[in-house]
Amino acid sequence: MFRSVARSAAGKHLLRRGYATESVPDRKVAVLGAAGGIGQPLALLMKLNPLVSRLALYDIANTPGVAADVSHVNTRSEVAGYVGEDQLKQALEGCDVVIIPAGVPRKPGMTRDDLFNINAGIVKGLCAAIAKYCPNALVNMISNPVNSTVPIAAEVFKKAGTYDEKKLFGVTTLDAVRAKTFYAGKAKANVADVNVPVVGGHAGITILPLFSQATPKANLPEEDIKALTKRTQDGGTEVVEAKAGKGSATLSMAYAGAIFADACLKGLNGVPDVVECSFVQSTVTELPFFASKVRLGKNGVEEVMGLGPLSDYEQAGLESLKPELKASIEKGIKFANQN
Ligand SMILES: NC(=O)C1=CN([C@@H]2O[C@H](COP(=O)(O)OP(=O)(O)OC[C@H]3O[C@@H](n4cnc5c(N)ncnc54)[C@H](O)[C@@H]3O)[C@@H](O)[C@H]2O)C=CC1
Ligand SMILES: O=C([O-])CC(=O)C(=O)O
Repeated sequence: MFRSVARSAAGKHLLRRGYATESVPDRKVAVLGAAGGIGQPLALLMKLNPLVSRLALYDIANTPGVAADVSHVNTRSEVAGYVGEDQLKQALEGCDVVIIPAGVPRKPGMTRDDLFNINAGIVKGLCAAIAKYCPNALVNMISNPVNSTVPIAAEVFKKAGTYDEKKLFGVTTLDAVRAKTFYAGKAKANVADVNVPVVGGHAGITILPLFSQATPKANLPEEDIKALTKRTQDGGTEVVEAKAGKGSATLSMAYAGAIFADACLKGLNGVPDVVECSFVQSTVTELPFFASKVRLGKNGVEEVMGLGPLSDYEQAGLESLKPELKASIEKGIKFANQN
């Protein structure tokens, strides 16, 4: 294990910036897959987050270098790198939030489901360790296919007797990040003011942006809404093709993952009205997991919010995504119970 401590400087830093250290609780965050394309920038962004006091960077290889590098940043958290399964226990113990970007990314021509065979096993193993070493942590699942890896995690936790539906999240924040960016461009709105809920799941047509609820209102023509919807649904593929075999979204995903983890930490710390879209256990539709707006609180999910009014186009999109999403959820559940 590699550890670097910059504690005293961090305390002063917090005081200088107007944080009473007493009012910022200690929070340990682990990134599993921390040496990867997402893991590295995400580690940096979590190191920049003043709500984090301990950052555990775990991977099957290369974490000492990443941890040494990130640890030199003069912000609050201690950073420690952990390599290989022997050190997973240490990485996880005491965690408040575990972020999982471990697994293989897509290449051009692949769907997210094509990653299932490799990533399902990786996620299953990591979740078994979470159940053992930090059963109360909030889990932010980034590894694809999210529509299946979240149900796999739930089944692993159920088997271990630790499942708490309030603590398991599929990270779909990148869909909302993209929808906001693309909408701001078309609506000529200041992107910082834009909000767009994105519901459903995290693959192709299961990604359903609700532009009828976008703010600020822009009254875009139907053809623009259809083009924005398609671009949001194909956002991941756009990056996969542009990277031409060198992986999928990493930088924008690290940004999105950092936003979602920050929202989880704020919720844990009792900040009111923290709302983000996420793929969670849900009764919003007949499907057992579904992404929608979620209010975050001291125990994780405080409220899974409803869909609100949908346009006819969105209603049709909702109906057509259900069979694919249902099949992906069932595939995950079956895998977790067979293997
Ligand atoms: N939810 C979302 O919106 C998004 C999800 N993703 C997904 O995130 C995952 C990671 O993507 P990248 O970082 O680009 O891939 P990458 O290949 O660059 O990094 C993955 C890392 O996971 C590590 N890893 C593999 N097995 C592991 C294990 N058992 N324990 C810990 N670490 C392990 C690898 O050593 C590697 O460092 C992919 O499945 C990708 O599809 C990517 C973008 C967006
Ligand atoms: O498209 C991919 O494979 C990675 C991903 O989930 C995204 O960028 O939304």
